[in-house]
Amino acid sequence: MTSFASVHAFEAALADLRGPDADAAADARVRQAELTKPAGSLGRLEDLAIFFAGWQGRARPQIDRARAAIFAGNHGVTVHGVSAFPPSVTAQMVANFASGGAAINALSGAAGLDLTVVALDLDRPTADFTVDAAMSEAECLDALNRGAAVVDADLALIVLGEMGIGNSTAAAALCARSLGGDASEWVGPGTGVDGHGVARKTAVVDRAIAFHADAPRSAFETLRRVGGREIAAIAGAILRARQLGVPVLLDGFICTSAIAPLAADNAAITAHCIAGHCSAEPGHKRLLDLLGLQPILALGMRLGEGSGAAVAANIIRSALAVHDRMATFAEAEVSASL
Ligand SMILES: Cc1cc2ncn([C@H]3O[C@H](COP(=O)(O)O)[C@@H](O)[C@H]3O)c2cc1C
Ligand SMILES: O=C(O)c1cccnc1
Repeated sequence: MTSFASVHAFEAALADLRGPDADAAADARVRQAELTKPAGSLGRLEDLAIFFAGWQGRARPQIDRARAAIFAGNHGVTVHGVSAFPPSVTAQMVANFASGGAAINALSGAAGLDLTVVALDLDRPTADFTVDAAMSEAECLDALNRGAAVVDADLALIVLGEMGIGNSTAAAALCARSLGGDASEWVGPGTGVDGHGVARKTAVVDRAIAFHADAPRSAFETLRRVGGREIAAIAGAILRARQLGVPVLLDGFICTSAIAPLAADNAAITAHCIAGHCSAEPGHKRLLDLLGLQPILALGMRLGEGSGAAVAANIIRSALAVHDRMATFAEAEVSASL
């Protein structure tokens, strides 16, 4: 099924976002106050349970089915030497995902997530976005729809991740074009390029921003011009998840960059999204701050693949477990106050 039949349909969906069930969230807040603990003592775990109650429309939310979806794409911008690894590693890592040997295989298993990997036309890298749009309209729309297709209505949670050599440069360009700021504020080492590499990446992002300066600033045009297939797929999955009321757990800098153009068009898009972690990639903290997202974890991870978000999914499971299983003061006959 095609979620977004046209660019117009995608834009209309982004303009018309529904919110959570405020009554269910309020009921969950009441339940938190009745559980056998001092008010607020479970901190962020309480907020997470209330968040899920709102999106599931019930005071005691559960996680039955949860999925990690990883999108892979190749990038024409790698001709400028912006990564510490060759583009061939993208397809090699997709093979590694298939045989179960990557970090996300272990981490999604540990978090009870099924794993879907979508390789997006790896033999057709995007165009070099310093001199062209990365994708045609049709290519970008296709990537958005392939992302949307992984979101099933019965998922309690979707973890999003990416694999694409060169994509930390695309992510920096997306952030700079969507949210402003100098390229140098968004560019970092990615897979581990040295200072010269970071300077090269910064120059590439500067050139890209200048090349596309006069083009429309819509989410679609920004994704199409300076994004990549896997990043557009993540954007499509985020928007489709919102249509279906499925909470999204975002991963690192690159994954989170997919929401930047959407948020520039409609800031409400972040309301069903949780930041799983704060990556060591320097632009990520800035991006999360501008989006108003507070990460669950900060473990110094800088991998991508949905890895940090998958670790954070365990925290969400813990939050829903205490919310559902604890006794109330009345049930346990514990004094609720002096
Ligand atoms: C073996 C390997 C596994 C990875 N898994 C995720 N990434 C991460 O690194 C890439 C982004 O960094 P850059 O822009 O510097 O290329 C993305 O593929 C990202 O997911 C990996 C990178 C490598 C080398
Ligand atoms: O934060 C990320 O998403 C990230 C950082 C470095 C390399 N790959 C991914």
